[in-house]
Amino acid sequence: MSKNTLYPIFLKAHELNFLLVGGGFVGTEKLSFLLKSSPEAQVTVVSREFSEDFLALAQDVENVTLIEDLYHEKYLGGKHIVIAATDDKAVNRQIHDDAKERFLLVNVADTPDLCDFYLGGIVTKGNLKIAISTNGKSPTTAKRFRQLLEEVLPEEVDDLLENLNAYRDTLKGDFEYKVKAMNEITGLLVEKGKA
Ligand SMILES: C[C@@]1(CC(=O)O)c2cc3[nH]c(cc4nc(cc5[nH]c(cc(n2)[C@H]1CCC(=O)O)[C@@](C)(CC(=O)O)[C@@H]5CCC(=O)O)C(CC(=O)O)=C4CCC(=O)O)c(CCC(=O)O)c3CC(=O)O
Ligand SMILES: NC(=O)C1=CN([C@@H]2O[C@H](COP(=O)(O)OP(=O)(O)OC[C@H]3O[C@@H](n4cnc5c(N)ncnc54)[C@H](O)[C@@H]3O)[C@@H](O)[C@H]2O)C=CC1
Repeated sequence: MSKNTLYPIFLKAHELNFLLVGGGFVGTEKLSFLLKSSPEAQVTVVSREFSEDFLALAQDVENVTLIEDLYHEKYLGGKHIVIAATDDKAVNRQIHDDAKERFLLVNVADTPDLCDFYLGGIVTKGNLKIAISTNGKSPTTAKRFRQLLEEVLPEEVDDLLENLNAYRDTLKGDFEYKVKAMNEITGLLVEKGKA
């Protein structure tokens, strides 16, 4: 069994500049999940041509800029994160190499070995966000777990978070005291036999 050493982080996508190359089937899938979680993500998309589905998703989104062109390294300027989703392996590799040269984080959708990070299945319930990865082994399983959790997690988990946040704000005392109080009140969540 291969080791799972991935480290998930939660990006403020609206404060980062993304470059997506490829406005076809996979580009549509990647952008739709990015926008589902982060509707204000700043994304520039460069593609030789855009599919109808892609245009339907992206052309009216203010924070998404479409550029009809072949990939060129100049498009990496000012970007933090790059996603390569063309159907040309050589172009995808070029994007990867150019991005690495600039120390940018890069995802090559069709080649896990060339990814600095994977996009995951994402569940959002208000302030709660859960990201799911299968270490690249089975994206469809990540999707299934996402669907399962979307169904079983009640919308009320967000009320719980809001209430706990309000309680936290009422706590007087030093840091140590607050940690203790928050641990006590949330302890019920993990106590066996209690829901
Ligand atoms: C490594 C990774 C890199 C990356 O793209 O980041 C990657 C790679 C590949 N995906 C492929 C195919 C499919 N991907 C999906 C779906 C999703 N793929 C996503 C992520 C990832 N996909 C990363 C790993 C995530 C992890 O660690 O688990 C999700 C979770 C997130 C997202 O896309 O935003 C999103 C579900 C979101 C949701 O529903 O919530 C479906 C299912 C469907 O669409 O119904 C299929 C078709 C079925 C199949 O082939 O399995 C192929 C084969 C291509 C080929 O054969 O040509 C490769 C390449 C390879 O594995 O070699
Ligand atoms: N990670 C994933 O979730 C999946 C990955 N794939 C893989 O992803 C790749 C892309 O497949 P699709 O999106 O289905 O192809 P597609 O043909 O629908 O889209 C490719 C897009 O790339 C653009 N393009 C091609 N060369 C370009 C260049 N030099 N500069 C700018 N844009 C360029 C095309 O205009 C087109 O819009 C395939 O290699 C496929 O195996 C496929 C399914 C799922």
